[in-house]
Amino acid sequence: MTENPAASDVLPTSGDKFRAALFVGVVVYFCSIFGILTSPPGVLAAYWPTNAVLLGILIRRSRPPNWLDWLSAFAGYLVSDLVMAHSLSKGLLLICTNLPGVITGYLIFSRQPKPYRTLRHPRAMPRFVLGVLGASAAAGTSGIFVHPILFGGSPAYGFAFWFCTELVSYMGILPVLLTMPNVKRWLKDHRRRADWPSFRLDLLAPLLAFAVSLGLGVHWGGPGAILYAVPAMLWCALTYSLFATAGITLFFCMWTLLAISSGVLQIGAAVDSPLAVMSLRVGLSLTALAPLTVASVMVARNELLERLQHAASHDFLTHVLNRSGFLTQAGELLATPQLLRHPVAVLMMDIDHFKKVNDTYGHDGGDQVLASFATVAQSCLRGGDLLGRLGGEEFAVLLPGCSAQDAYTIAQRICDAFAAHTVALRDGRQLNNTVSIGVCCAPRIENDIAAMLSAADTALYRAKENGRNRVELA
Ligand SMILES: Nc1nc2c(ncn2[C@@H]2O[C@H](COP(=O)(O)OP(=O)(O)OP(=O)(O)O)[C@@H](O)[C@H]2O)c(=O)[nH]1
Repeated sequence: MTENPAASDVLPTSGDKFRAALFVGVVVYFCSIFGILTSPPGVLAAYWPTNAVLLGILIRRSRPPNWLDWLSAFAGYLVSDLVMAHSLSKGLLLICTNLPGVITGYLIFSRQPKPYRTLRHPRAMPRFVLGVLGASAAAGTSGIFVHPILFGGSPAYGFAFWFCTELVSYMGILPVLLTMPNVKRWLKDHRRRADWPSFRLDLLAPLLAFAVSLGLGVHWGGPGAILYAVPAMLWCALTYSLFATAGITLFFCMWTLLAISSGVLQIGAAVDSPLAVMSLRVGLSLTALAPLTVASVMVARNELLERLQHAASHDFLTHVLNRSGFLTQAGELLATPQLLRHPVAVLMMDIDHFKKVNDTYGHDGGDQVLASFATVAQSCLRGGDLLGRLGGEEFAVLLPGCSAQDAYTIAQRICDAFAAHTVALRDGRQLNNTVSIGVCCAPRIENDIAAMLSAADTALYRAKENGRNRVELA
């Protein structure tokens, strides 16, 4: 289940493995302490997060867990039981119900392709539910044997109790862990403040609606109050990321359980029998599925739209913008208020004697020259510059905030770099080419990209006439 080639290429040292196993043990220990501390006296934990957290960590790992990880998890469970004054035999029996669910869940989830595992596929949720049901059923099966020994209940009750407890925690916690962004990668992608998602007040509306509906539920009460937040959660799912939606649904499940058990939320019926508690837990878990499904479908839809938009605006051969992508993005850039009162330059570039390249090296050789030129030109540009292939062997560049002198220097740099660049064809042959460039500069941003391209084209024509492999200013 290795997804990250960079991570998988570097084999973990024994120190790495030890640290990873230690992390597993520490997390299991603290989650178990939380579960025991929040459990009603004499009864098992009302919310047992450990197994779902452990399963989430193991599924997200780039390598399968080894014996050290399992040993560390085992120690984490046992030590927390002993610290909280459970007997050794009780601790061991509880581990016998905790680990089978985690192992079963791991075996199911680790075999699924990444888009399903990370819930970024339109059909990911049914598979997720099946995985969670499998893990919960494994824990329930252990409960058939362990529950009568530990608590004297019937095997059927043991199954139902363990099954429901695991179901509610897997349904709530696992989506958060499976969809959590990689923090290091996120920070790397958003290192500059300008790259951070901009804060918009209207984006808060779904969250506010969620809070208000929870408040109304507390205010009015009654059996329907549990469901007041569902439309707001669906709105959140349509607005926020999958991870944020998973966090909101987890909060909804935990809040509702806690609010009912503490009497803050009066639903008009006593949730005091085991059957009522189990019904509530299963009902909450199933309610949380609706926003998660919407968010999962939205992610898949947005990723598909992004791919389509990229394909529609980029050139398949050179991977730079195509004509319509270049013109659209150039128009948007020129309309940016921050760029007003700044100079702008446009370059028109045409590879010299390209017909001869095709005739001598074939169309495939010509294609490789085009791709090489795009790479060379891109390497000479700054981050905010736009490069596009307008058609055939003709490329254009938009240089925002660039003076005539700088534009000429950049154009000359591209010209020299391409002349010095040797294209190695797939059949082993090598060739050198040149490019002619026309430059048009405007001291202030002019919102007419077509006029600037036309002026640069006239300069390019002159560059061709004056011997090619040169830059001419309009
Ligand atoms: N390999 C390849 N060739 C293309 C592509 N698009 C256009 N061409 C070829 O590019 C050549 C352009 O030739 P011309 O416009 O005559 O110009 P040139 O030979 O470069 O001559 P000058 O521009 O005057 O230096 C034509 O032979 C087109 O068939 C493409 O995507 N791939």
